[in-house]
Amino acid sequence: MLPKIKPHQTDAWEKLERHYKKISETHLRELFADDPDRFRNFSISFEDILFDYSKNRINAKTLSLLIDLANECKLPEAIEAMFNGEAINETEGRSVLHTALRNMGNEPVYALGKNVIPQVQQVLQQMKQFCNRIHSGEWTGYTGNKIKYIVNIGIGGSDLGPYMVTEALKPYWKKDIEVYFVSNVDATHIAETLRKVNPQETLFLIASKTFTTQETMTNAHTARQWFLEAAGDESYIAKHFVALSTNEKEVVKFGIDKANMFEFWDWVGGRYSLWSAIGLSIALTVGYEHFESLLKGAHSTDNHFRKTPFEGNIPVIMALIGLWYTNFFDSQTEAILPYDQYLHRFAAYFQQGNMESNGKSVDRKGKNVRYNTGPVIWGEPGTNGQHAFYQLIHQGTLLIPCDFIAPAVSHNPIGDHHAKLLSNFFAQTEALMNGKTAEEAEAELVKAGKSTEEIDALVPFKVFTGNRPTNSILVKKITPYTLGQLIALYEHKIFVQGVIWNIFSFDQWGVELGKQLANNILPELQDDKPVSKHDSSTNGLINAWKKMKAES
Ligand SMILES: O=P(O)(O)OC[C@H]1O[C@](O)(CO)[C@@H](O)[C@@H]1O
Repeated sequence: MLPKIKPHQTDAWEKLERHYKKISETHLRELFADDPDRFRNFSISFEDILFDYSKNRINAKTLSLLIDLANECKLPEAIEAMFNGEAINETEGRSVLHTALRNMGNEPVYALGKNVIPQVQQVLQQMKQFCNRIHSGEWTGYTGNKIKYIVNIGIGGSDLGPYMVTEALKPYWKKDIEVYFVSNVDATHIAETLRKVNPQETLFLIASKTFTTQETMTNAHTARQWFLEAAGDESYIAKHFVALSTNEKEVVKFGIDKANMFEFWDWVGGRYSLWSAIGLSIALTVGYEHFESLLKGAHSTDNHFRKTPFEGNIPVIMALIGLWYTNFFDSQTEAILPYDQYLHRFAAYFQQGNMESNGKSVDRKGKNVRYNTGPVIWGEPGTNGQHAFYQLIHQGTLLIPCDFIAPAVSHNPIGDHHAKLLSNFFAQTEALMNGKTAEEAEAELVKAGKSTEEIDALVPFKVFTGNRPTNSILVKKITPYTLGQLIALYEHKIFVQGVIWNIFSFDQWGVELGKQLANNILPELQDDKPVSKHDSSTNGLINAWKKMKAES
């Protein structure tokens, strides 16, 4: 059980409110001027990762009060409760043990009294053997051809993680494997994918924790039909369809042999499942040994998170700083900005990670919370983002804390690309921090030979207030291991925030209503009769659609 402490009723929260009044107007320029050792004092090295959080609107006092808040909210106990497999997902009565999936030791880990490590290791073995059979060519398609195409059919946590990771690890891809991800129920997604593959050489991974998700089952049935149209014989399905799921009954009902099912368990949340059998597309694409390195990297972060005092604990500090802005500066959004094209799905992945976990407004006692919880998460790789939305981050009215992530070494060391990329990475956080004063703007205009009138007119538009907070995460190189570390850092950040906000981070009841209503509406779309049982807007839209469809 997690403690049920209202964060805004703690001593630390009250002190933070008072502290906020004192420090909120202080400019980052001043904070740096006052402390020549600020970078050293506000950065943490963890193996090949450097986390610099010095460009945040905090001082030592802020940090110590935030750590007091974490302690008052019993974060240490909550961390142990998660790692020890207590049923901290209370609304579903489940343990939360994605950490056990990457626990490379042999020590037992219990989910509601049962040691899960033997089953974890057994599925890893199954995945390893399967990868070997596919890669060696021992496993062939129905015509005897090697498998060349992997198509993962899944959505949400059964798609975003493997998709993000396979993209991030493109330099490690097996030469003769191509991977595709189909998630959207929009037929375009599966249709466009099927155009790129052939039935003889394609392996479909039907990835669904529940094996009942409408989008995934619809796409899976379409793929099955497409396959059977070519193969002709249902017995060939066994060579081309495998399931990644917790639901054996539904898997068998779909027509996939039990032997071709890679199991995981209800104590793995969908958005935390890339470490489980859901990661099979990763292992098939980059090789099992790289998948194992990914797990090892995440495990090293788990140890860091569990054992490091909060002052030097990266996910805890990330979480506390985020919370500082969300709850005291009332900022509503955070950007994740990787300066690595391979990480182009990283922000999208943590959109689900954060927003499905901490997008809650009811506390652990079922009462409405009186403070902000999870922020809106978004982002795009640098430098593309710079030419799209950074204007607002630099000069807009919103305060948007940003995480800048970059590898020190590129997988593609061509010319001076990487130096140019990193010059932008360094420059942006410097610019966001320092801004540009009216005097500086004026001096520039004078130098450019502008008249006094022009200078007066232009200066207000050329001023950057600065004082816009950023974290910088510099990773030596994006490898399977460091990527595993990085993902786990963000996972634990989400956990810490959920604990302090006194919400349940591992359920997602908020996605249910839309699903229910779509299921109600679907039968109404099967005929031409006008509908009238909804509100006027929904009726109007459905009837307009029916008319357009009839006219087309
Ligand atoms: O793996 P499943 O059961 O198909 O679920 C897919 C996704 O649907 C959700 O339940 C809701 O969107 C996510 O939490 C989950 O990742």
